[in-house]
Amino acid sequence: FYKKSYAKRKGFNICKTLYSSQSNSVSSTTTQPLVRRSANYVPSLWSFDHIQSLPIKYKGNDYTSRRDSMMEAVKALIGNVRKPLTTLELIDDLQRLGIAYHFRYEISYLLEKIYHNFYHTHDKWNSMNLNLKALGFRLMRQHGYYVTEEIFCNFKDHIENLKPHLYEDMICMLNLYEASYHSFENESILDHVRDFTTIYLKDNFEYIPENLSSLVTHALELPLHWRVPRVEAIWYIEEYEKRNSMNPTMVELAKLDFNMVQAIHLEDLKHSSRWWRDICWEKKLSFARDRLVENLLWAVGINYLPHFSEERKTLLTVGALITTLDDVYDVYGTLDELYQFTDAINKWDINLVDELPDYMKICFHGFYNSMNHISYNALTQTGFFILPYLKKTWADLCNSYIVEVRWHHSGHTPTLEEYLENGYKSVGAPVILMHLSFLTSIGATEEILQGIEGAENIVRYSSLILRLADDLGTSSDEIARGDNPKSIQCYMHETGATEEEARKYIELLINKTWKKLNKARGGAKCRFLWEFSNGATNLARVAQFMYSNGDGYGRPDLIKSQVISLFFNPILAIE
Ligand SMILES: CC(C)=CCC/C(C)=C/COP(=O)(O)OP(=O)(O)O
Ligand SMILES: [Mg+2]
Repeated sequence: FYKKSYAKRKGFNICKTLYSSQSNSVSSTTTQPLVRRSANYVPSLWSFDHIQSLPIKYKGNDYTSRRDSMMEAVKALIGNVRKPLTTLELIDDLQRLGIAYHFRYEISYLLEKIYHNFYHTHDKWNSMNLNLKALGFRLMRQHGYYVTEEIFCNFKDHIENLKPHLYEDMICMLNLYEASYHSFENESILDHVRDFTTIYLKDNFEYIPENLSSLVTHALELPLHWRVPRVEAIWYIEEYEKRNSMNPTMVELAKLDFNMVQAIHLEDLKHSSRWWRDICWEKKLSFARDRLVENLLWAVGINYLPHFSEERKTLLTVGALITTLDDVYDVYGTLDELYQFTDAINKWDINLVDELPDYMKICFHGFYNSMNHISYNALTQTGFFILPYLKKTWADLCNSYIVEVRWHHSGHTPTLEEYLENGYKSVGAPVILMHLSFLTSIGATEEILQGIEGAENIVRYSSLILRLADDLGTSSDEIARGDNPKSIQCYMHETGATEEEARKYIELLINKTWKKLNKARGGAKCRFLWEFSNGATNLARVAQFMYSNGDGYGRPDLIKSQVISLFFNPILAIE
């Protein structure tokens, strides 16, 4: 597999150097100049000095006590709601405002009660209106309760009399639409619900009450289930505030909490940016993407909660390492170097990089030290020796990279299936998720290990969505710089489809994969799997966000305004 003769057999012009000690683009000992590729990635938009100079305001006891008193007021509000629909609407608002985590126990208690009173069996279905069914269905599935799609079996009978100009009727339509995205494969009633509501909302848009139009536009652009919670909170706080029925305390709490949590994210970033400066890759491996701030978006997207700060920093490190390795393999490394590097990773042997160019030694050492550091911290804090798991997942990643390198050098275009079987690994998500599985709040080793086994499908589907979304967003740039074929090209090559048809097909696959992920999440019965699957689902959501308008990761200007509002600008000055 790693035979050096491979490239020669294939007749490719690989590096014939004896590995000069320089990592320059032209080696002094080659018989011919070694021209390395460049992806011409733009430099980071955010310098070290700039990041370190950003002010952190929303920190300290004054803000904490103000937040505590508002939380008490909201708890009282939650305690006073009686009707199931009002209760579910309140829970939905708290979630979208990003503050539900403060009321976890209250919300769990209420959902449990409502589930058993209304959704558990058929008995109450006749007494429930369609809106209550739709909103409850979404929230129940989101929280791991199983509600059958049969609850919507005669949904068409109920919607015949709905009027597009009535607020209540269109909220019902919107809730039905959002519910349909929690479907599993082969749930045909939900497929009908989705098709019907999508067409209905689009066709009747001009008649919809004005105060609903932005909510409907937002939903049609992307369903709530596919949105990154933290990004959604920014949008929803503004939206909710405009509503006549809004609760001022909830608005104020959401804003203050957003700013206080943002301050924690900024501290995470400052810390990681010192790590990034110290590892020196920005200078020593300058061909690779420097995307620390955009990495924060992956990490915050996966879990934005304050208590996850240490873990987020680990994810930031992991994301930066994956990104650099990806560029070593995709862009800069020669075939021989990459085989040796992969061998060193598989054998976890630092001696095996002795002969490699400096850039690879630096890369390997930096990576190796980081893994030992992460493993050491886990060992001292939880008593669990995670290095064997980390070794395995990183070796799997590098082995998947080398498969792509081989395809690239041999000019092989795989079938879509062959490509994706490797591509869901080469996108790096299984590595992120392996690290994440050791970063949940579960302290019991046994529970984690059992959970990891049960999480296989969750990892697979979340990673696949990341791969497919990445390919949809990045393939134009990749083709232009001569990268190997990705999903779109593989499908075109295999079926003779046009690029447009191939893109449609990949979108369809994303849809299907979401349904599989929903099902796999639904089976997440233990605490570990539940917590883990939320992070894994968020990873898929960040991917769709990151690549929605092109390669937001490769071209960070595409997501610059969102980065600023997520991490640098407080929502508004609350004095
Ligand atoms: C989940 C995280 C944090 C991933 C890190 C970002 C990353 C390597 C994206 C893929 O880059 P790419 O578009 O160049 O990927 P590929 O070369 O595999 O297509
Ligand atoms: Mg790449």
